Amino acid sequence: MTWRIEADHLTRVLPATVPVTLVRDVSLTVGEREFIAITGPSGSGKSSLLYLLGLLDRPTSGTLRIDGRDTSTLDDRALARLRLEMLGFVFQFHFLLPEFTILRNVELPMRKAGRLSAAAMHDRAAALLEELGLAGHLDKRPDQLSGGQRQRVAVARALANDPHVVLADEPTGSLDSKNSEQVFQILRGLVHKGGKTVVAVTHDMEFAARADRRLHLVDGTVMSDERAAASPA
Ligand SMILES: Nc1ncnc2c1ncn2[C@@H]1O[C@H](COP(=O)(O)OP(=O)(O)OP(=O)(O)O)[C@@H](O)[C@H]1O
Repeated sequence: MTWRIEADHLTRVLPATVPVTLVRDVSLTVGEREFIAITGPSGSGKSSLLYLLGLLDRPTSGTLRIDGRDTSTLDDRALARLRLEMLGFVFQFHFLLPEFTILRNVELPMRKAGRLSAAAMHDRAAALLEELGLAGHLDKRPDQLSGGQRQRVAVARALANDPHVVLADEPTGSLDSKNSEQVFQILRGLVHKGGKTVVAVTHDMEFAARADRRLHLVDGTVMSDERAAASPA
């Protein structure tokens, strides 16, 4: 199945006495198998744009289409369903639930989607965690893991419902260079081996330089949108 996310003149203004424009007139298309880094100075609207693309926020004006469907016509419930089925999220701070084992944390999005039996959810969560090198840790709680391990759990959780797109906000922002490299390679593998699309907001220039496409934002606007000449396999 092919899909596309199309942003057409997206603008997001925060209403206030002096309104703040977070995202200004952004038009772009995100397609299959893309590895995109969103860069830009602090406060340039990177996270705000990611939240719009991830259906976590709604634009003030402009349209966001997914598979040709205008998302402004969807109510919150339909948006939540689309998000659950199509998108996975990884944040700088993992937001794992501290009281649950990592296995349970990865099962949670599957429970929400309500498609699989308990046994199938367990097996899928275990398989994802094993693929990410966490086989021996399934019954541990997040605070028993290192920062790099926790971020890999967050990636496993993002993949739980087999999304088309993984949206990541500073996925390596709280990691040392070794763990950053590992998370980068995992995200790149999701695209080049797994056929997914990854859109990552990053301040990490080494990360951005090795993405296949770079969107550079300034003051909420896309200043440049460049693609690498050839994507390494
Ligand atoms: N809830 C809010 N209230 C007021 N201002 C906000 C709010 N959320 C974001 N902003 C402002 O909107 C602008 C864009 O924020 P955003 O977080 O999208 O930028 P960013 O490029 O991701 O920044 P950073 O790299 O520092 O994370 C910033 O100037 C920020 O201060």
